[in-house]
Amino acid sequence: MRSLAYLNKFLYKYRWRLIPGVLFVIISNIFGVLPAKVIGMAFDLVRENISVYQLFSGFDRQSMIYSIFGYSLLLFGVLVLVLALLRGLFLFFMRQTIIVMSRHIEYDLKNEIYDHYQKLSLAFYRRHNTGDLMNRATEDVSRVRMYLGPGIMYTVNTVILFIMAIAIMLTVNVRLAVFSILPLPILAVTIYYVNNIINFRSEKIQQRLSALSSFVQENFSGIRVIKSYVRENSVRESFVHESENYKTHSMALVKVQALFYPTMLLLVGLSNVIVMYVGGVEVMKGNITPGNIAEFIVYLNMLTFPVMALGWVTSLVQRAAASQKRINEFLHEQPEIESPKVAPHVVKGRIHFNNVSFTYPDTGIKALKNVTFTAQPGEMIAIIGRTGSGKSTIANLIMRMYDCTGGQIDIDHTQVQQLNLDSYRSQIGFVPQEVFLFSDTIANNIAFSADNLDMLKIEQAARDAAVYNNIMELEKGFETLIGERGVTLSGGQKQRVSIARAIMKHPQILIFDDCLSAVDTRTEEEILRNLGGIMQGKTSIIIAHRISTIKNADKILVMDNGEIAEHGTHDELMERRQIYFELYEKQLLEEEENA
Ligand SMILES: Nc1ncnc2c1ncn2[C@@H]1O[C@H](COP(=O)(O)OP(=O)(O)OP(=O)(O)O)[C@@H](O)[C@H]1O
Repeated sequence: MRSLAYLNKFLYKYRWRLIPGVLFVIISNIFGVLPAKVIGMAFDLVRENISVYQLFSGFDRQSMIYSIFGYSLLLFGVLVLVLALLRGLFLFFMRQTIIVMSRHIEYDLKNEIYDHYQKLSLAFYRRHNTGDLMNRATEDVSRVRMYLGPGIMYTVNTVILFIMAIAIMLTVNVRLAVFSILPLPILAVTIYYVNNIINFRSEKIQQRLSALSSFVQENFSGIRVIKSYVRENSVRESFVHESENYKTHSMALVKVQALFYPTMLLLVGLSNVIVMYVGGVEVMKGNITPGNIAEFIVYLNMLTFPVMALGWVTSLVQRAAASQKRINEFLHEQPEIESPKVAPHVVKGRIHFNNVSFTYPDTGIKALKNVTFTAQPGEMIAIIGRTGSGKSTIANLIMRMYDCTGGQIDIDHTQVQQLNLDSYRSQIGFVPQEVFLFSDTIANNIAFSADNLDMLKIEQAARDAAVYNNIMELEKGFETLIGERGVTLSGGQKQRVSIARAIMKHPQILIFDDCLSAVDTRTEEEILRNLGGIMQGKTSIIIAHRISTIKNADKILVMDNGEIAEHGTHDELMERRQIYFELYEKQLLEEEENA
């Protein structure tokens, strides 16, 4: 429950909606309680008038009494109607203040979570899956809103109505009041427990539904693999199994719900019977009038819904507290990588790794061991090596996605941790190993780092990345929409759009993480030639598997098991006749075999 205290700052922020909201609840309840009194009086009036009417049986006056009686009943009716209308009006105001407040807080909270997510480091995103992140910002926030809106509204409403109705009931007749209120706690407790069962089962259904949607999503994404391995039938069977699971859970919920409502009605009906019986006895004793029974029945039915709401609100608050706890877990998470508050620095491009070691925080994998090298502005440094040898890790450390666990990384003689991070990263063009394109136009994807579209620059970047002609062949050219994973583009085209995106920034440091793997050697040469021009005086780090990609680099680092096993130019490394030479020979052989 303590986790909900986090929301108090929002309640304070929107206090000028909350306070009038509570006032409207009070006023609407006054108009809610008054009709019961009027109905009670009307009831007694009918009873008395019937006796008077019978007294004048056979006299002319009887019809006069009849019309006076009818007229006063009509007045009572109109009064009840007016009170109901006034109540409705204030209920409207109550919702307009409290529920609207909850929507404002929901909006603020979502923005706060999203803002915080953006600040968190890459390691955080490795630890938590996207579904979980999304759930906390959507589903959990919705549950919290239920506490802030209906939760607060119904609680205030119930408390005020109870105080008013019970006070009036006690003044009329204590015995009848006690008997009518007696079944209500049973009703509240039953609803609380049944609600918990319903919530538990609903959550199970939700889980099954997520499993079902993930299953469908994955299978449609991988439809090519399913079809080529002729696994349609087996996938369909798995789908049937998942659906069956979902159905079973849904049935279990329906069963509880089917029992729930009739039980509630039974309990409410029982309360009415008790009031009528005990009330009847009291009338016979002369303690109350029959009008009082009618009045009590109205009170009782008025209290039934708030009592039911009480049980519902209790479990709703519990769920909100659990959700807020999950939200707080993420909101209290501190970003591992934080930028010092220093002025932006214009990067010249010198990168110096001094005895750098790095262990991944969650897996404990030692990805780099005592790595030392220097890249001067204007140089092209190539990194080659077996898979898992630590190449991408070097790129991650240059980008300061992680901080090294040993040694030091300097950029232009300043420790990377002391640079203004936003300014530093904005001067790096990074092309990741796994291409990611947004579901947007090609132009917007290339111009991702810019705030506005400059078509000339976009076209030039596409030309430099050797993808211009491919784009122009498409019907809508740069305006072609591409899906999340660029469905209309080939793997090589996607890689080149991703390269254009990095070039478009005119970066001081360019990092290619194995992003030419799906590009043919001729196109690769063209891109590298273009880069030679663009990156003059700037630093390029090219990670690759093919020697053809890197043989013209100023310096080549050969990585092996997290260490630099060899370094030098292509010619120097060939002369050494060690790992690089072996790799070269092997690739030459493969090329000859493929030719
Ligand atoms: N985010 C991560 N969390 C934990 N361990 C990681 C992470 N990324 C990489 N590793 C591990 O660190 C080691 C080095 O990985 P890295 O990605 O740097 O290799 P690589 O040389 O780029 O490989 P490849 O050529 O296959 O891309 C590997 O053992 C890998 O399993």
